[in-house]
Amino acid sequence: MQVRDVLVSAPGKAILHGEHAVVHGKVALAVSLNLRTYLCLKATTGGNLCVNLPNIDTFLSWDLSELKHVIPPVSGRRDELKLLDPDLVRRLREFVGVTNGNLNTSQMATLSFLYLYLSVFGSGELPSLTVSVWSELPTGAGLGSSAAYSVCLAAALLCASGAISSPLNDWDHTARWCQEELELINSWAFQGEMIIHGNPSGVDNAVGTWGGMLRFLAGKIIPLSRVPLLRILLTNTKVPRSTKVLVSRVKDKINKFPSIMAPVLDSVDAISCTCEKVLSEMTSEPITGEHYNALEELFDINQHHLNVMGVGHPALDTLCRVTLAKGLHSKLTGAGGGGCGITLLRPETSSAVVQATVQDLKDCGFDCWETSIGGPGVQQHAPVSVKEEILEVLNRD
Ligand SMILES: Nc1ncnc2c1ncn2[C@@H]1O[C@H](COP(=O)(O)OP(=O)(O)OP(=O)(O)O)[C@@H](O)[C@H]1O
Ligand SMILES: C[C@@](O)(CCO)CC(=O)[O-]
Ligand SMILES: [Mg+2]
Repeated sequence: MQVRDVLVSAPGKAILHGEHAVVHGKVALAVSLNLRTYLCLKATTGGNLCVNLPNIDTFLSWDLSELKHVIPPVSGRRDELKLLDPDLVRRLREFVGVTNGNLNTSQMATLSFLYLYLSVFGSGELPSLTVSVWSELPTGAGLGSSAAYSVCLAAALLCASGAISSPLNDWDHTARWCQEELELINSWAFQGEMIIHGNPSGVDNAVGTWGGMLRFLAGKIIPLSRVPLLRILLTNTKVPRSTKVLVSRVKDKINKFPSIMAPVLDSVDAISCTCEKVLSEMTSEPITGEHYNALEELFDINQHHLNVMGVGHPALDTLCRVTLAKGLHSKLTGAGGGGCGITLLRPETSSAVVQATVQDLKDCGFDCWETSIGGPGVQQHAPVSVKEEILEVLNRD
């Protein structure tokens, strides 16, 4: 079976408020970053499936005749994408050599890739192809790298199979899919996230798919079109952590102390709603210092709640302390337990203050950069629209 070559990208994300609480049915506010994951899918003729994941040092190849035996006998095209096919997951775990325990970085990425590949192509002839992925995002640091990866996989595999169109024409350098196709990409990306996260809310893959700022509640996605331009400083504490482990840690705490944790989750929900209200006011009336004071206080309160949930880390405490010494307010973003934090910069925050803060954070051993937010969701690219150094990595054998 011959498939079309595809080049796609999807953005990472920062969660302003609602991480973890969103897994338990509360509101989250999330925004895309201008840091992206790129995926290049190429049809080949060798009868192999190859995957190159240089960010995580994973380069694998399988014979298609071997892979065919992994497909469950009663596997067909599945329309219900809220649950994984347990039989396919079990067979794949055996195939990649994990029978129990938590998957490592490489196994998670491999399993989600093979799961999506076999789900998309399993009911027909398996195509010979090579998939290469390169990301500007740090892996496993709270910026939605798993979701950007899953969204790229879903878009590229569905597009290569012909299940969705190829929106790129001869005169555009980038193109986006229509709403219905984006919904399909998002639901397949959610399957990839389920393999990596265990029990994802779906907020990260929604941002990777649609981009911009979103309000997310129990699978319902509302794009926020009128939002002020926020200046955000991103800090990576470089403390490794796993979203899957942290999500299950919070769940255990909720099960152990339901009456204590329920009000905390309700309060985070109220923080997200209050933040949304403040952001909306900032677009409909003149922005004042009071708006920023409120946004900063919401960061502080939420950071305390996240510590109560057990997803803080001494490195994140250091981030909050060092930035507060410069009058700036921070919180963790994503799953916590290390990884990244966000610091709100006020319009009047001078570049001298930003530079001094960045230096102090670097002195703590952290990576730190001012970033713009609101990057577009998943896109198809013509090669000319992708930076040469990225293309070079994607095309390396
Ligand atoms: N560029 C990439 N190439 C291959 N696999 C990746 C890539 N980026 C992420 N992954 C997969 O996603 C996993 C990290 O997912 P995880 O959910 O723990 O972190 P995150 O998505 O960066 O943070 P968060 O979920 O808190 O936003 C990695 O272990 C790997 O399996
Ligand atoms: C921790 C979490 O809320 C956000 C991870 O970016 C998990 C999820 O929503 O799936
Ligand atoms: Mg993730």
